[in-house]
Amino acid sequence: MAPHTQDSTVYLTEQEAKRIRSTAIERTKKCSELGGHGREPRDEKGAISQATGASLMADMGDMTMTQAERNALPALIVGQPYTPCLASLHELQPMKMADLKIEKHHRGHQLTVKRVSPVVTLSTRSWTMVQDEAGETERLEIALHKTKHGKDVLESASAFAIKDPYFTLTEEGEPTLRIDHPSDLIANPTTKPDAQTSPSDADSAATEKKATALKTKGNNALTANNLPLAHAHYTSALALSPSETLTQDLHRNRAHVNLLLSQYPAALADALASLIPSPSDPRSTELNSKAYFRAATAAYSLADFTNARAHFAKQLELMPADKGAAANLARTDARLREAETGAYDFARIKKGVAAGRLRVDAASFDGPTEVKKSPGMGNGLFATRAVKAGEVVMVEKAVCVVWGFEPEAITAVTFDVRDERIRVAPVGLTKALVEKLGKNPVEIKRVMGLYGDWDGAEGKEVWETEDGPVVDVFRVHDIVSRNAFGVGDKDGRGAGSAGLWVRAAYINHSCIPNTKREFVGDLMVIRATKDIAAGEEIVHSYDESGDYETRQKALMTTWGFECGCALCVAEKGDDPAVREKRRKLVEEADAFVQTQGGKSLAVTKAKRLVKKIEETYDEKRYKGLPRLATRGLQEWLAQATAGR
Ligand SMILES: C[S@@+](CC[C@H](N)C(=O)[O-])C[C@H]1O[C@@H](n2cnc3c(N)ncnc32)[C@H](O)[C@@H]1O
Repeated sequence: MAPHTQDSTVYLTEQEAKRIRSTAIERTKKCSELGGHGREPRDEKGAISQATGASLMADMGDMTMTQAERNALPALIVGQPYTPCLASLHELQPMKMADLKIEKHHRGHQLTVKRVSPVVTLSTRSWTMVQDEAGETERLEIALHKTKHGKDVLESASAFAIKDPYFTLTEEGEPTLRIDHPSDLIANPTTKPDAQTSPSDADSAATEKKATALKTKGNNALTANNLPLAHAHYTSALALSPSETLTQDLHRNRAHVNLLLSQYPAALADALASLIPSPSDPRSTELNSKAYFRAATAAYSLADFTNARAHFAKQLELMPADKGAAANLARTDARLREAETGAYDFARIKKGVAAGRLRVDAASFDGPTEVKKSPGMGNGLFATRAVKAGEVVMVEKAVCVVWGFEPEAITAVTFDVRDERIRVAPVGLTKALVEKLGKNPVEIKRVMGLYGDWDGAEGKEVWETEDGPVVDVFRVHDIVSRNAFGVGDKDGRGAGSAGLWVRAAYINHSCIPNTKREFVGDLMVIRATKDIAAGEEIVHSYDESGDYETRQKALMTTWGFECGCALCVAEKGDDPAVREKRRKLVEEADAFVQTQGGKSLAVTKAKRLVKKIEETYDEKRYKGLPRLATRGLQEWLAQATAGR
């Protein structure tokens, strides 16, 4: 991830880095030594009291922590990817805990367990003790993706089915069942009712009564704001296949709950399934207008403004006096205009951002761009027509963004076992994105199309099973690492804010860019900084450091490539002594910029410094290339002399 400012720079002590590295290496070694060994049975009482004690300690932990401990970043070991289970639960063979083998993915199997201890909630994982039907007890851990709808998944239920159980070791070397992919754990698994039986009249009446009772329970749960429970009741009622009217009511209610849970495709499908087909039905006007409103809101949230418009228009047709529907239609038209023409009311958007509405109400504009192969760089974004300097090339709303001030903004130190590098990663963004994709499977394919080091299940593109969406968290982690951007902490966003913009992620880096990225809330605006010819690749700078070594190091560590642009070639050819002299002058220049106001004496000194830095560049080799090291001073000079 490219930091927007220096705010995500984290300095690890040599000792901390060593500890993280050796923990990871030790664990990998132990896993391979014990790999394939059978599981040692646990003492039930001891296991439960271990979890109870740890849970108490974790709860008290925050109170007893020192400031340094509180500020310390959590450490995560990454880089041992495996695919999530791609089968539905009913296709998997039941297994017992007694048959678990260490460091093994028990593919094709499922393990049914119940929770028998409190849950230990830590910043990047949570764990508990579970028991299978034979009464065997084992530790169950969820790494990072431990919450759903704001609740700890392990705490949200007492019974679970684990798909393709993975039995491994914790970082401390303790055996554990481990869940990395949220879709590998099913809370409160249910057996589906047999759809083949044709009910008698008496059965139908009983079914209707049962479904009505479940609907009431769902409504009560909704009133109590227990959305997952309301959803579960409506779903159970629908599974009974009650009368047409009741089915429509249940879909309409569940559409509302799905909207509140941000499950937009499901909300859209439910809203449309709730429509009463006959206009002569006296309830149809009011209820269908409600259904169209829900369908339109879901489509709008999915940025499907064409469908949103159609549904708001239907709502207005049924209720012509509804001012809200008219306003929503106008709002949707504004989004369609933005997407079509790129004409944004930035003053309105900036006003909203200043008032704290950082996730802005705006559409994305692809502009005159197309994704194409870029030799040596994978894919890239190209101009489909000539673009003038200063023109907006494209605008994109983030598929997911986490602001630094939000509790979700977890930054962690990761140790990647593939290249043994330590990085600082926006794991909060990965977590939020996995949760968002889990609710909106239509987005999964678009995000998974991005470049990452791990491309998952050998080309098998399974995004959904009968149990719900499947999101490969390792792919998301790698995609975030190579495609997310830091946003900086302006507008009260908080340090460590980061997001993912899917189309803009196709833009490659150049140290001599032709565009610049700006952020307005969660909108990324790509503006041309020079004229761009039709067919030319659009490039921006992932790292703007003027110093060659600093820039190359950042590009290699974060993005995994060595830049071969003309400027880097020229800088690489510099005598190291000249580079060092330039670096020292830049330090002097930075200190100068920090301490000076716009005084005229300072302007003379700044100009002298610019000249000195320019002298470190070889005229011939740098012909036509920018002198990045002078940039800070040039910007200062431009401000200091503005209006003179
Ligand atoms: C944000 S993605 C850019 C789009 C990417 N090329 C793709 O195929 O989707 C960043 C990745 O693109 C590649 N990349 C970007 N700029 C590059 C450059 N100047 N030279 C070599 N590789 C580059 C690197 O693999 C980097 O990790």
